[in-house]
Amino acid sequence: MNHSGAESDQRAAVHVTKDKNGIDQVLLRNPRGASALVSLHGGQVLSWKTDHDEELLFTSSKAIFKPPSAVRGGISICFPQFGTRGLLEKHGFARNKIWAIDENPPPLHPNDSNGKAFVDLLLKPSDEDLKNWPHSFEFRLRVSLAEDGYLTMISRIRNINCKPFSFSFAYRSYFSIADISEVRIEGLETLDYLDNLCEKERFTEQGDALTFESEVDRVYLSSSGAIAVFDHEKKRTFTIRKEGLPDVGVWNPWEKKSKSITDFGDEEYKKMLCIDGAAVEKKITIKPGEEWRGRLEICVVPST
Ligand SMILES: O=P(O)(O)OC[C@H]1O[C@@H](O)[C@H](O)[C@@H](O)[C@@H]1O
Repeated sequence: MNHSGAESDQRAAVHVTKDKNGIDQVLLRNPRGASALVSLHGGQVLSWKTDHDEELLFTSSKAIFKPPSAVRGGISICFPQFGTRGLLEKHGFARNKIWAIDENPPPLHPNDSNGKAFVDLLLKPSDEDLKNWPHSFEFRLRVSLAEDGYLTMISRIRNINCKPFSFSFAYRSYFSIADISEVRIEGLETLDYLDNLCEKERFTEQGDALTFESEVDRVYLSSSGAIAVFDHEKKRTFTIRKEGLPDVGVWNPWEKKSKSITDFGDEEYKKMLCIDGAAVEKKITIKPGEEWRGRLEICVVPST
């Protein structure tokens, strides 16, 4: 198979199956038994599990697995728009589309393949998409699972138009947490952020670490280092590293907003936190023939 790999280690595995709506899903498994499940619906990562079968991503018990709506949870692709910052549907159309397995992707660096179980997906705009957003592109997504359980997503977006186009982007990532009131994020302190709850007004983060006691809907700007999510109750810490993605979306709907989201349980806000590697404030512009790349790497380590 060219489209998916388990290179340099025969025990890493990639299996394609169908979900109950007939949509292909790709199961990546590393030699130690960690796994990730990628759906062609939205190119979305639906599950990421440790070698102890512990789920690391949140998916709502009310999630709808039928296109065109994106599944509430996992890691989805917001492209070519983030949120309502534009005329397209919220968070753009990519997350609602059926992607294809990319049989023959342009090569990536050997480090992005060796020892990893991975799959390459491809999205091209339909005629309908081109009516709403008249820019021809090829969007290649690689999702890979390393031997140490790291999950990596690499997006390559190529302009195959005859004029430049601009877009925003995010990996909307729903982390599974024990209790939103108890988690702490480090890596965002002192950064400016745009607050969606205050008409996108700009503020500066003052605290040493970010904690949660009410609805949060922000985009932190120009973060260069890693971001860590400490979950003491689950005794684990997520570390998020990114390239080509200056911004970080942080979202939790809290109690009141949760009740207005049909595919989300009233109490589920306690168990999830979205931290999105993103490019939002300054749109990415690519010229004809040019390619943009955005990389997200997430790892989880036990903590005390
Ligand atoms: O329900 P969606 O489309 O997945 O979006 C979830 C939330 O995502 C946030 O980023 C938006 O600022 C919110 O307005 C939105 O409610």
